[in-house]
Amino acid sequence: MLRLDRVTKKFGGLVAVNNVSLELEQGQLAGLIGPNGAGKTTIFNVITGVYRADSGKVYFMGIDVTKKKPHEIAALGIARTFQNIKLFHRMSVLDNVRVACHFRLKASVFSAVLDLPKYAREEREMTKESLDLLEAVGLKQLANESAASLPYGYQRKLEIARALATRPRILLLDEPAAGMNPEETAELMRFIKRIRDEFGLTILLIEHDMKVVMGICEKITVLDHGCVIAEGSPKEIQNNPEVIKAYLGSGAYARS
Ligand SMILES: Nc1ncnc2c1ncn2[C@@H]1O[C@H](COP(=O)(O)OP(=O)(O)OP(=O)(O)O)[C@@H](O)[C@H]1O
Repeated sequence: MLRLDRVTKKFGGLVAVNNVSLELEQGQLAGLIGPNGAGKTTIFNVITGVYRADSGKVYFMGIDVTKKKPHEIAALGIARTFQNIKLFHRMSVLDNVRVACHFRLKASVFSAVLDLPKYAREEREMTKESLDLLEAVGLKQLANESAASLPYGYQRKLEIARALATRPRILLLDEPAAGMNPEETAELMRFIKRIRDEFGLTILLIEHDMKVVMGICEKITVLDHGCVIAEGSPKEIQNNPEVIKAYLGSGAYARS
């Protein structure tokens, strides 16, 4: 589904992502973890075309997307959420999702201005689809509230609903559990699994909350200083000395 082949991304003298190779199978729920500054978000930015890799390739369903622009990559079927939630705060919950549906609108600006039947029909369809998505994430009854008025956990779900409105094949989630309490986190874990199954998604998530990562990810890739230092099942990762060292420092060896 997704393949990174020896991707490197530098910022001046800093090698943020160093020769990283990564593969995601269709339907997989995978995790990308590592200490702060390891290069995780930079990898998301390279996959989504926000940054261009200095070397290496990114393939999505066999297509080389390394040099494609963010909107082209989104149109192919890769959607994401952000570490700091990025919603249109003053718009309603419903409009936040409708905006993302518009991304697929076929009618021209001309027909929108003249309110031609084709445009009106597409608008109605998109409103229905947006409401269906809100129902799927449990926010339908809040459709007319402003996005800013939602509790934090709901804002995260709204961001995911908006990503789903682009009808992605792959969903990249950047720290979905950040700022959530344990109850919200437990619900989020069930939610992520459910949308993976319901929407037939492949999911890659960055997460610092180990309970989330170990609880739902089938495969985990660990980065440290831009390099992949381990890859495997949650169990393999938990017991990997390189991973323990990266998280706890080299003193962890002496103590363990
Ligand atoms: N636009 C940029 N310009 C310069 N340096 C950057 C830029 N983006 C990221 N970096 C640097 O690249 C390195 C990797 O950053 P990145 O945000 O990918 O790490 P991360 O693993 O996502 O960290 P965190 O868990 O703290 O979010 C860091 O040293 C960071 O300061």
